[in-house]
Amino acid sequence: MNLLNVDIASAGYENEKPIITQIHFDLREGELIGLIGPNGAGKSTTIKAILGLLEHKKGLVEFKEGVKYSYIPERPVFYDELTLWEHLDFAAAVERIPDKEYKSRAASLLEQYKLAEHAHKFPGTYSKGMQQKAMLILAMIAKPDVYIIDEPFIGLDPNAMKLFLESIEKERRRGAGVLMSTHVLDTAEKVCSRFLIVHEGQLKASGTLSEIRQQCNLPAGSLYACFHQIAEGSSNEEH
Ligand SMILES: Nc1ncnc2c1ncn2[C@@H]1O[C@H](COP(=O)(O)OP(=O)(O)OP(=O)(O)O)[C@@H](O)[C@H]1O
Repeated sequence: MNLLNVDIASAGYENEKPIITQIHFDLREGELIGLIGPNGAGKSTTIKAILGLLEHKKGLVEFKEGVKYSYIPERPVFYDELTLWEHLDFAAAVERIPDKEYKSRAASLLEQYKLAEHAHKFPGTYSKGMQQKAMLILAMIAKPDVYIIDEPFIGLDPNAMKLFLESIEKERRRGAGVLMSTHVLDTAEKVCSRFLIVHEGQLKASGTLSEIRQQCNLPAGSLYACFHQIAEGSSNEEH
């Protein structure tokens, strides 16, 4: 079975007022799926529906049995009274990761992401990029089978972005599947294996770049051109 099957007929925040309708896709091992769409298209709502955070949902979201997933929200969330190390301790306890294994993994991630010397501070006092990096480390510590990431690039400096992409690549080689919403289309075009383009709460195109191009009738179009055509009803080949 796939890591995740999504078959959402409709979902939203209020009864009988669906924000997204007919969102169907699956996530397989080692895949990175880019969830693309203009502001307000329904990307975060799709993610919330997958995570079971919406009361008003019709349809089915099915994770493969025993699959562990990590969610990285758009805006970092931390406990006010815990340092980053304490957050990591907490995550390790919840995930029942053996002490020695988790400590060496945490130390190596903190070193890579240049947060080692800040690990005993409260993440609430970090810069935006540092907070984003802390969220990534917390997600990775559990070695999940699936990552669900809502716009990871905000606030990351170029080195952190490269590091993040390398980490995701490594996780994919291990077999993890990733669903990532983003507005950074040139990066998404390079790194994602498949795309979901959502507009006005509906899935307007999905598949590999060449499948998306076919669906948009833009045989040589960039991801941006396809996105633009769907969002604005026209293509812009200059991008
Ligand atoms: N908590 C909420 N209650 C009611 N409506 C909401 C809520 N959150 C989002 N919406 C509405 O759902 C629609 C889709 O929003 P969503 O956050 O899913 O868009 P998005 O594609 O993630 O946008 P962005 O790129 O701006 O993050 C919008 O019209 C928004 O106003």
